[in-house]
Amino acid sequence: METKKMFINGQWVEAKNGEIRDIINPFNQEIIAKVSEGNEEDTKEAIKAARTAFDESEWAFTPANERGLIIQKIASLIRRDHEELAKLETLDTGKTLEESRADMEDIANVFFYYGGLTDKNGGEVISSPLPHSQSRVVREPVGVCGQITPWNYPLLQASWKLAPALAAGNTLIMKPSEITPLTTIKVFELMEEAGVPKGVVNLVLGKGNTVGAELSSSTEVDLLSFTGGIETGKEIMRAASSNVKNIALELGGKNPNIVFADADFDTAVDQALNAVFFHGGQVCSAGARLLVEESLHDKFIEALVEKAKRIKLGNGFDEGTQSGPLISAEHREKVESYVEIGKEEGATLALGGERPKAEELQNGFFYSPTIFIDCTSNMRIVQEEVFGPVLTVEKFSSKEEAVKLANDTIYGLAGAVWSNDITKAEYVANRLRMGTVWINDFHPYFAQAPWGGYKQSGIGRELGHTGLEEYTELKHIYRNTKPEPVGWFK
Ligand SMILES: NC(=O)c1ccc[n+]([C@@H]2O[C@H](COP(=O)([O-])OP(=O)(O)OC[C@H]3O[C@@H](n4cnc5c(N)ncnc54)[C@H](O)[C@@H]3O)[C@@H](O)[C@H]2O)c1
Ligand SMILES: C[N+](C)(C)CC=O
Repeated sequence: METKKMFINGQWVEAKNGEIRDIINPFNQEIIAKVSEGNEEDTKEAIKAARTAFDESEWAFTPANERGLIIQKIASLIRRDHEELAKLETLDTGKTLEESRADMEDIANVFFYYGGLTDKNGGEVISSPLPHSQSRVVREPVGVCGQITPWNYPLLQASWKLAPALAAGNTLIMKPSEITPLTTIKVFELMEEAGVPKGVVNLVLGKGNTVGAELSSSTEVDLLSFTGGIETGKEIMRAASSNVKNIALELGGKNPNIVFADADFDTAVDQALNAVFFHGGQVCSAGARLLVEESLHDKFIEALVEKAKRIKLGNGFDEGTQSGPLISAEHREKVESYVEIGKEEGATLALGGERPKAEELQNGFFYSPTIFIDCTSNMRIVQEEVFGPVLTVEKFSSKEEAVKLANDTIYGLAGAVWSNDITKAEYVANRLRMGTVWINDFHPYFAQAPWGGYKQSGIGRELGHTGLEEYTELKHIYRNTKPEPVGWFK
């Protein structure tokens, strides 16, 4: 099996220390690839390449529409290789092929969107209050960007960083999750094919505490954009203080899904399932915290449990599989430990709470859909991100109580409200302290709208025009059109 390499300064290179990592299929634990495992030395070299490309090449001054054409070429190449990329993502993450195909469509759309936005970000003319002057604000690239991504949506999260960083004229070093690097490696091949100049995009593979830590602490990196867990985010903030670098953080969530008794019953049940169990609950915005109006509670839970029992776990490549395995043995143990915590805290198991017994699932990291009822807001199982197929259910009896419970969290990524009374739904939506609120829906996100979190779910916004602005610095340029002595110091 040929070892996949890193991309530094326009060259495909092995790790300096020759280390190699096996990449594992979480469905059956087979080795699907071998990749170079870089460390701090490789990262320093990549940072130097990105620094030189930013400071000494013309990339940042390339006409914006030309950069836009390159980004749109990348989008077209992603569309061309859509099926290959989707299969790689399913092999690497275990998610269903249908999900991976949808991800690849979204990813191509992100590149098309930012390719189109590139030359529409020129800045503004200011009405100067001073005579004989011209005043303008321009948006310039931040410089060298470090980008660190997680394993749950490997290429999707990478695309939200790569496309806007290039659009704004930055150079970058990307570090994907060490356990799911395959689609990111492939997209670096496509960026090379699309003609991105040497040194502008660099890929270093390896662990968080080596490659990631070097990117976060380096004084040669101007911006660090991170998607991942809250504790890693805090560590990155500390490391980024080395040179007061710009940071963008997309962290976790414990997202409330609020169902009123007047919601459309069948739709709300179906979508509550999808909200939490899609991709085995390994979604930052998973609706892992269900809040149901008291009068509806028992009927809703009965229907939910019935449907959740029938979720078909299996190989992401098989027709009919609705959910794949969890990403790793270690992650499944974390989920299991949370289920034990829930039981100890007094929550009642209405479904699951164990590994599935089917013979064909025994080599994968599967965990059964799990539902806890009788939950209260002070429980750790309700407050902390499990990042697996575990739902907690609480009751409420008024819209005010629903809002209070939903906001009782350190997180603020996303939430949803279900009701046919639009005034009530709007009341709730306007009071949720979250970056995204869905009314009578769950999960939609797209390139045109910002994504990110309130509170400890992060700093900044990806996607939309704000996602591009994150990769720019603002500069005010003031010109005196009739310079003459001030005469202050006679
Ligand atoms: N807000 C969002 O849009 C969003 C999207 C996807 C995932 N997430 C979050 O990501 C988390 C799951 O992903 P994960 O388990 O890969 O997260 P993680 O924090 O363990 O790892 C994320 C990335 O950070 C790297 N890393 C680890 N330690 C580091 C360090 N000390 N310095 C620098 N980098 C380091 C990892 O190698 C990986 O590439 C969940 O909390 C989920 O909610 C958030
Ligand atoms: C942001 N999203 C929903 C695509 C992935 C979160 O894990």
